[in-house]
Order: sequence, then C-alpha cells, then structure tokens
Amino acid sequence: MADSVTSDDQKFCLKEVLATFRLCLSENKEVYLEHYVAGWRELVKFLNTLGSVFGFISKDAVSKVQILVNLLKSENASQYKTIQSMVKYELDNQLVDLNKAGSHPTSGCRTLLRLHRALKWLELFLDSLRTSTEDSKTSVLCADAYNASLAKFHPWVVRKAAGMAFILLPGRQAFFEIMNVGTPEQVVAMLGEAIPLINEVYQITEALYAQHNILDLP
Ligand SMILES: CCCCCCCC/C=C\CCCCCCCC(=O)N[C@@H](COP(=O)(O)O)[C@H](O)/C=C/CCCCCCCCCCCCC
Repeated sequence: MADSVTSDDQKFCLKEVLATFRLCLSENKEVYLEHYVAGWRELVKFLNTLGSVFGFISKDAVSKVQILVNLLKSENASQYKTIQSMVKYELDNQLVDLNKAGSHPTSGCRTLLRLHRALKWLELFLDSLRTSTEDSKTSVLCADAYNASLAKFHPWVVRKAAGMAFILLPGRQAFFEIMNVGTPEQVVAMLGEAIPLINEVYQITEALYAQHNILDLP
C-alpha cells in the first residue's frame, strides 16, 4: 500500500473497484480494512478526474481514507485487519467517542462510519447508472442517490454545496468513458457484478455497527 492516499496517479478503472470489493470479504464474512480502504482510494481517483468543483468532497474523502491508512500502518496495525477486529479493539480500549465529540476525533470506528454512509450513496448511484438510459441525467441520478442516503447526515450548507456540485457532473456517456471498461454494455455488466459486492460489504458493516450500537457516532 502506498504511504499517501494521493501518491498513486494511475487512471481510474471500474475493474479495480470490483477487484478490491471482491477482496474485502473473508471466508467468514469479515471485512478486510486494507481492501475496503483500497476501494475508496480507487473511487477517489474517479472523483479527482471531475475537477476542482469536487475538490471539497475529494478532500474530505482523502482525509478519512488517510486516517484509516495511518491506523493500518500504526503499531496496532494487527488490530485493524478487519472492520470487526477494529470495532472490538477500539471499543474494548475506550478509543471511540460514543456520545459527544471528545478525545478520539479520528477513531477508526467514527471515520469508517462516514465512509460507510457514503457507500450506501455509491451503491444507489451505481445502481441508477446501471439502469439508466441514454437521456438520463447523471446530476439527477446522483442527487436522488444522495438525498436517499448521505444527505440526512449532512448539515444544510454541505447539502447545498453538494447539490451545486452535482449540477456540474459530466453526462452519462462521459461517465461511462471515465469508468474505463469498454462499451456501455460492458460497463453495465460490470456494474451488475460490483453492486451486489458493495451491498454485501455495506450490509455486514451496518449489522456490525447496529449490534454495537455505534451507528450514530459523533
Ligand atoms: C464507479 C464510478 C462512478 C462513481 C464514482 C464515484 C466516486 C466517488 C468517490 C468518493 C465519494 C465521496 C465520498 C464522500 C465521503 C463523505 C463522508 C462524509 O459524509 N463527510 C462529512 C461528515 O464528516 P465529519 O465532518 O463528520 O468528519 C463531511 O462533512 C463532508 C464533507 C464533504 C461533502 C460530502 C458530500 C458527499 C456527496 C456524495 C458524493 C458525490 C460524488 C459525486 C461524484 C460522482
């Protein structure tokens, strides 16, 4: 794994996203943090192709990914092998602010929760792209997915800024080209493979956080 989130500048490829989410799940359905983070690093590459209007989103995603990368490289790295081991380790050792922001603003649990919420947006957005038609507007698909997921966790000012950025998204055809997979049919087929994997990772994480009552970490 590269040291910095922004250090590798290869072209985005949807196939890589598929590969990383495929690697995320262990045989007993634990989620490997290293591959989860790798999936987000790949997605950030896509975001970075969209220009400076999306810079505030990319910056936030990069900083959260970097927090997790640092934990994966820390002296306690072995505790961060899976999301399950991370949750157990941080909760057992009181390393998470549970009710109000305090001395652990960069805990793995809190940081991953923000990306986890964004993963639902991604799943909804990719699914709407998969079933979209040539005249579908990516800005509308993206806004609908955002409003049905992440928006409820964001204050008005963030929702407003996100809504304005969505208007500047490239069209569907440009989107499919950036995915770097091939024909639209091939993109749709690959999305059809990626979405169930993303959904499975999301559901496992959601159930884990619900079980520990940490779905609302400040
Ligand atoms: C397969 C190719 C097609 C899709 C590729 C999409 C690539 C997207 C890559 C990254 C998505 C952005 C992830 C954003 C994480 C946001 C986490 C978050 O909710 N952070 C907020 C709360 O954090 P704390 O303050 O509690 O630490 C933070 O306030 C947010 C700030 C930035 C605004 C986030 C807006 C998110 C909009 C959804 C993503 C839109 C991307 C559009 C590109 C297609």
